[in-house]
Amino acid sequence: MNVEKLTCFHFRNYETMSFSFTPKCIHFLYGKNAQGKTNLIEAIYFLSHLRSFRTNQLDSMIMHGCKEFCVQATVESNHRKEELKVIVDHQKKHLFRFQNPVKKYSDFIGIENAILFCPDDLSLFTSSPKNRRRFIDMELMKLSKTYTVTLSSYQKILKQRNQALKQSKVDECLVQIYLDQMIDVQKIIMKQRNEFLNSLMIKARELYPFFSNEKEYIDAKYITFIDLDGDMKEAYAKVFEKEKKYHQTLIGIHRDDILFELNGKPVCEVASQGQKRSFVLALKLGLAQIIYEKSGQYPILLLDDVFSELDNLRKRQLIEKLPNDMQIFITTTERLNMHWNREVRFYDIEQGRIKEVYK
Ligand SMILES: Nc1ncnc2c1ncn2[C@@H]1O[C@H](COP(=O)(O)OP(=O)(O)OP(=O)(O)O)[C@@H](O)[C@H]1O
Repeated sequence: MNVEKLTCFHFRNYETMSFSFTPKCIHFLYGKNAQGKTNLIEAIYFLSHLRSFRTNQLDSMIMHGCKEFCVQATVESNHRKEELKVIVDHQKKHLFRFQNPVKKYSDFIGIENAILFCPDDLSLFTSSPKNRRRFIDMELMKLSKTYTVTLSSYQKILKQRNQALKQSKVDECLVQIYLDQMIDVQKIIMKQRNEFLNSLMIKARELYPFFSNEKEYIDAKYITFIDLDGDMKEAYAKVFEKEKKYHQTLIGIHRDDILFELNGKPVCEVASQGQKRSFVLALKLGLAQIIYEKSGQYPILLLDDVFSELDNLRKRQLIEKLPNDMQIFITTTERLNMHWNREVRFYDIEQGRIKEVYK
């Protein structure tokens, strides 16, 4: 998959920008601090996920003093062109495919499939379970439309059940009906999350040694309070009094977590920054392999500020590990004077403007 052309209008510090990129090529986006390198990557990411990796506030992406932004791309996917456009105004997203409005997010997310690695990703191990669930959910949503639909129906039922638990006199019968519905949906989601995590870890374990000099074993476990093969109703019966007291559903896939381990110990407790980076890189590239096997094409890879902490040997090792068919964008503040054994292009980014630099 490749972004062939990207257009930004009033997006962050890009007033109007339209630029064509080369398929299957590494694009080095060079610039001093605060010039718009990450903003450009954010625009590509936004078209893929319909959210930013930096903020939950849609408004903060609108250029200061403006009322809306637009991000548009021509994407090549399995030799077919896609025209994608998102306009954001008044906290709302308007989606278009070939200029036709798209109503459902599930019909848009993942058409342009991008994977990001950024320094903040290291917090995957230390941040809240919500972020780890989101990591899995976002990727599954891009891979499977059914997952998106199932997850959103779970969220709808969960909302209704919580609403029922909030009443001064709880209608236990109604709460039970919602629970029965939740259990069925939950089984499907848990199964898909588990399968996805297992296949991701198989790939990540193969890749990890390329980024780490040590012989280490990485693993990930899906943590849930519910036994998928056991009696789910019994698990809920045990916490029902507590649920009435706290007016909310206390167990379920909305509370599950993933425990990442290094040599059998939680990553958050034992891993160095370098080990965490190697782990995340292995996860992200493992993900790219899974996407390739499922769709026959690699996703677009966005590497934000990855190079700053790597020596030249590691930089080379990382680049050599990246599939030749993959279109890649790498932000950097240093001009790289190295020989690469594949097609690379260099761009200068300055105050929201981009220009290609010919060597
Ligand atoms: N909504 C906005 N409107 C206008 N400018 C914005 C907006 N949001 C951010 N900016 C500007 O964008 C610039 C930051 O761009 P970006 O985060 O892409 O930097 P960068 O080139 O990646 O820098 P670094 O190397 O420091 O990470 C800053 O100058 C910031 O003030």
